[in-house]
Amino acid sequence: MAAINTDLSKIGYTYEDIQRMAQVILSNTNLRPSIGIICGTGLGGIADVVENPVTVSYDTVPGFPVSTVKGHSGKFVFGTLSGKPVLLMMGRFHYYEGYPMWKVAMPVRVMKAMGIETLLLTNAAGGLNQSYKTGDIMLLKDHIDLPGLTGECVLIGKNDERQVFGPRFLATNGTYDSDFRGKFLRVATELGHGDLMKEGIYIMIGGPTFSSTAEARVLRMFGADAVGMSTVPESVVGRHSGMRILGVSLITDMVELEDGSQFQVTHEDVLRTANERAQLMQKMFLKFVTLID
Ligand SMILES: O=P(O)(O)O[C@@H]1C[C@H](O)[C@@H](CO)O1
Ligand SMILES: Nc1nc2[nH]cnc2c(=O)[nH]1
Repeated sequence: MAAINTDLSKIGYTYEDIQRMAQVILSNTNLRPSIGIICGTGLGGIADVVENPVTVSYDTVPGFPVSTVKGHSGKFVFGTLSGKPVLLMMGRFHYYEGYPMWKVAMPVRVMKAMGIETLLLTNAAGGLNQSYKTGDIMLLKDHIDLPGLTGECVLIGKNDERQVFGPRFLATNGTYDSDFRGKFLRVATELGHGDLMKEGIYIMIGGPTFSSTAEARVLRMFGADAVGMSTVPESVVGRHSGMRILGVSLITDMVELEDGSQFQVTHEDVLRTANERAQLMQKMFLKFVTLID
């Protein structure tokens, strides 16, 4: 077997690298899930309700990046949710960690190579739409790829049209599955939490700075309902490789649009809200996965 190139930052990944990483990960389990979940900051609690979990730490996979952000533990969890095989990524990679954009979303390629066809993405986000409240849950109906629009699209670079890669030019309208959104809303309503649910537009910023007030007003003027620092590269790569996608933002804090606010959001605020909503998110995902064909 050819040695894997561990310095992917220099050369990008190849089809063979992706396949090798997938094989290394799959060698830990006989489970072959078609549902993958990427857990956002502080949202890894879903793993607590996975039955018969098998954990694979990222650092056992040659060439795989390491998680550096609090609230992202850096491991895969295989198991079942409500009896359905799933694969969780507890820890995603962010552009602000210093990873090039292609590396941020590379795990989605690996997931596809492992057989994942349905991608459920969660994140912690700041509310820009002033009718939202901290603790609300927004389903992504669309996104704004601010880094992508300014020259840092995740698909920049070599394109290989074999199996886990897709076309050179990709349409990204309709990325978020409307049937999934309808089902998730139904689940939330049945659990008695329909009042928390929103459908809106997520805008990705590079981070790690939270937006200034003037920037936040621009993001809102662009039409975004929530702002965060992830998810879009993963959605685009998921779309590129033909996956069905659900995006769920937990509104961890409200972004002030008026000058003079004394509130300055911190990562601890984000983690606190995520922790407060952990059990509800678990319940929602337990029920939602039963509705996936
Ligand atoms: O991984 P996500 O997008 O959930 O993480 C959010 C955005 C930043 O990484 C961090 C800010 O507290 O939380
Ligand atoms: N205000 C704000 N809150 C967040 N929570 C998670 N990401 C963000 C962000 O980018 N801005």
